[in-house]
Amino acid sequence: MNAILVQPPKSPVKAEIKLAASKSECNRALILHALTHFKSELTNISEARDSQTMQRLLHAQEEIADVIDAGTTMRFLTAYFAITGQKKIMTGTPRMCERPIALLVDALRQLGASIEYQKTVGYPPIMLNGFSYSGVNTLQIRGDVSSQYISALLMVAPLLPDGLHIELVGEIGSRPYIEMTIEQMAAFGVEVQADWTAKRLSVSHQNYQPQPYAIESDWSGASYWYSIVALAEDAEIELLGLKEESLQGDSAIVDIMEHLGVRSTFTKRGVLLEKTTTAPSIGWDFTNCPDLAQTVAVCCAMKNIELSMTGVESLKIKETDRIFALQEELKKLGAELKEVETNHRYEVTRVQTISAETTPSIHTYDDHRMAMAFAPVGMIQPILIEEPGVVVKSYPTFWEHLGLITTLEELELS
Ligand SMILES: O=C(O)C1=C[C@@H](OP(=O)(O)O)[C@@H](O)[C@H](O)C1
Ligand SMILES: C=C(OP(=O)(O)O)C(=O)O
Repeated sequence: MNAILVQPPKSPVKAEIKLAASKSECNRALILHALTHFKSELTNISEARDSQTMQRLLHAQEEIADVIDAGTTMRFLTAYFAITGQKKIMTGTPRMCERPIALLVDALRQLGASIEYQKTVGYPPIMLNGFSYSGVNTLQIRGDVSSQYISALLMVAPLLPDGLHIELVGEIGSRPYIEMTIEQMAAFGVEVQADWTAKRLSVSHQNYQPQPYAIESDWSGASYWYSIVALAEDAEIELLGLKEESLQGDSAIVDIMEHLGVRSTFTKRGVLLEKTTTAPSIGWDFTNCPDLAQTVAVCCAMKNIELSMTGVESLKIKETDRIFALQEELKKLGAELKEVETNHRYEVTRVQTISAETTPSIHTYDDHRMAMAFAPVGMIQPILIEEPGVVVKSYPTFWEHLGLITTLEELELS
């Protein structure tokens, strides 16, 4: 087994990091570009495997579309291929075939898509067999499972002869990602009427207009650098390509990290991170930014800041069950993540100190965010990250960038 040993930096950390582009923004831009018949001009296309896969599959002639482990690629392409009547088999890794897709399939079927499950009802692989418009123009869909189904439906909605009204049922999770979709659709000339109080999104029949579109750097990827600054003894890092007015909800990391000891100053090139004072405890609702939960949990555990987390239910159906993965791996840092209320409130607390000489070996569960959330621990004590290659999903140059500020060693473990 492969692993990377991250060692504490020997001198104060001072660096400029050219972050990877956001795979979320990029995967929407790629679908919208396809819906302008590939006539748009995208810049700063993400190197993330999820986006490279999206790009490849949009042009591939083969019937089998293997998305690997990319949720947005699976959900957005399913809607795109279904509504444009393309015959495809959508599949992915064994984990992808455990991630639910029923809500999206049901919605697309109501609109007139012919879709069959190939193995387990409700999960990939699925076979798309063409589209015959049903005339349905109003759908109801739960908002608390994955916003990706809603983004997927929104992007194809203007192609439908009568447009589409989407009524969201129950709580709405990951709403900033739906807003990102709406903003990006607007950039390509399509308007969505969003009434968040009535939980209703309406799109009339419209045509996308080809546009030049530049993809922003990735705020989820930025979160690991915030954690590095929070944990390092002395650090100042400028993250390039980020904007204060971002489409990405994970820019919430700016506010969260104010409590964990990182001050942000926006510059012409991005954002400068500097150390500041910390709070003794913090409570955060991750409903709008679920991808930040691992970063914040690990950072709090290491800084001995009590963390109360809500809005983390969706973590169980992501690249791995992230609640379970965090519980297992935080133990190796002497910390505990436990559910304290049945209404899904969790707490992270430090229960024992571990010697700075011990080197915990962190299992990454095929989850890029497990690797990147635990790597900053190396600012304080040596830590081994197993199967470090998982970072390619969203941030392929993560280790190269980390190597700019500290010593990394590649190891082959037995
Ligand atoms: O639309 C998107 O780009 C994403 C939405 C979120 O998923 P859910 O809507 O399933 O929470 C997020 O976790 C994922 O990394 C990217
Ligand atoms: C959940 C994630 O991605 P996806 O759902 O697109 O696989 C993620 O990147 O953390």
